[in-house]
Amino acid sequence: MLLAQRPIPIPSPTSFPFSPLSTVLPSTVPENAPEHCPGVESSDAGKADACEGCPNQAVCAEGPKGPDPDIPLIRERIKSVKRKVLVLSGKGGVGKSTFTAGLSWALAADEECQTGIMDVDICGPSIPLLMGLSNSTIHTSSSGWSPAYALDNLAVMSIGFLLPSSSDAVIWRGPKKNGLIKQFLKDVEWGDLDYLIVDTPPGTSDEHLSIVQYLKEAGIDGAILVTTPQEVALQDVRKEIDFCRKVGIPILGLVENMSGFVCPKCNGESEIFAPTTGGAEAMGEELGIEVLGKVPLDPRIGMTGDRGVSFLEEYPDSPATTAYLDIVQRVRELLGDA
Ligand SMILES: Nc1ncnc2c1ncn2[C@@H]1O[C@H](COP(=O)(O)OP(=O)(O)OP(=O)(O)O)[C@@H](O)[C@H]1O
Repeated sequence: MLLAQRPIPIPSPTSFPFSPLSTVLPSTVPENAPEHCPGVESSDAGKADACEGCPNQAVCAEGPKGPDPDIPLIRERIKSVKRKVLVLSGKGGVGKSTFTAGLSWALAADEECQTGIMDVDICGPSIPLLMGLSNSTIHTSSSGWSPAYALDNLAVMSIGFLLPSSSDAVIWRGPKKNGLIKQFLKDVEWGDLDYLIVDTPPGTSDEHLSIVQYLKEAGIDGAILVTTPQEVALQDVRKEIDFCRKVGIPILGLVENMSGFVCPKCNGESEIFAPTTGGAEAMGEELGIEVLGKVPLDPRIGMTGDRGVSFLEEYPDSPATTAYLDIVQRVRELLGDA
C-alpha cells in the first residue's frame, strides 16, 4: 500500500491526547477515572457531568473517539515484519541500548537475516551512535521514510536522525511522542524483515504505552528485559514484568548485563556489580522467567559502541561475544525460528 509522503524532519503528531493504556487494557475506562466515567472512546468523554474534576478531562475532551483509523495502516505496513521484539529495562543505564545493538549485530551477522532496529528512546536516542550512523539522515519517498542502514541487512530508524544536532534536547509531552512512534510504525519502509528489535526508554513511559497500543494489533512476539545483577536494577525490572503482564506482552526472558568483569588481558572474571540478592537467576526463578544469558562487563563493549562497530565482529573470541550469540540462539528457539 502506498502511503502519502510525510514532512521531514519535524513530525507534527497531534492525535492521541488520551492515555494509550486505556485502549491497551480491556476497559476504555482509565484506572484513575471517576465512578461514572463514560469511557475514553465515548462521544461524551471529557464532557459528561462525571468528568468534572477528573485528571483526564482535558485530554478526553479533545481526543478522537472510536477506533484509531491508523491502526489498520500500521498493520498493513508491519505485515512484512515477521518478528517484533521489544527490549526493555526498568532502570536507566543498565546497557539496554548496547544490548539492542549487540543483539542486532548478532542477528544481522547472518546475511540472510533481514534485521531492523526501531529506537523509540525519544529523549535519549543512542542507537545512531552505537550503529555507526551518527551522521545519517532519513530520506523520504512517495512510499514513506527510508531507514538508515548499518549493513545491507540491518536497517535503523531513530529520532536521532531527525534532530539537527546530537546535543539537541527533545522536550516533548506524551501526545507528541505517541504521534512520532505512530509515524515510525506507519510510514517507515522497513521492507521484508525477519526481526524488528525495538529499543525503548527505561521504565514504563508514554513511549511504551504507544508502542504497545500500535504494535499489539500487528502482534508483539515478546520482550527481553535487561538488568544488571544489582538489587537496585532488579527492583525496577519487577515493574517492567508487571507492565508486560498487564498489557499482555509475552516475556521472552531476562538478560543480566555487566554480569562479572572480564579482564581484556587475561579473560579472567571478577564481580563488579555483585548480585547481593542472587541476581537475575534468583529473580527469574522466583517469578518463573527464564534467564536468557549473562553478558559480562567488558570495557571493549563501550569502546566499540562509541566507534559504532560490532563488538562481536571485533572480538569474536571474547566471553561477551559467546554470551550474545547464545542469547540470540535462545531467542530464536523461543520464537520457533531455530
Ligand atoms: N556489558 C557491558 N560491558 C561494559 N560496558 C557496558 C556493557 N553494557 C553497556 N555498557 C556501557 O554502559 C553504558 C550504558 O549503556 P547503554 O547506554 O546501553 O544503557 P541504557 O540502559 O540503554 O541507558 P539509557 O537508560 O540511557 O537508555 C554505556 O557506556 C555502555 O557502553
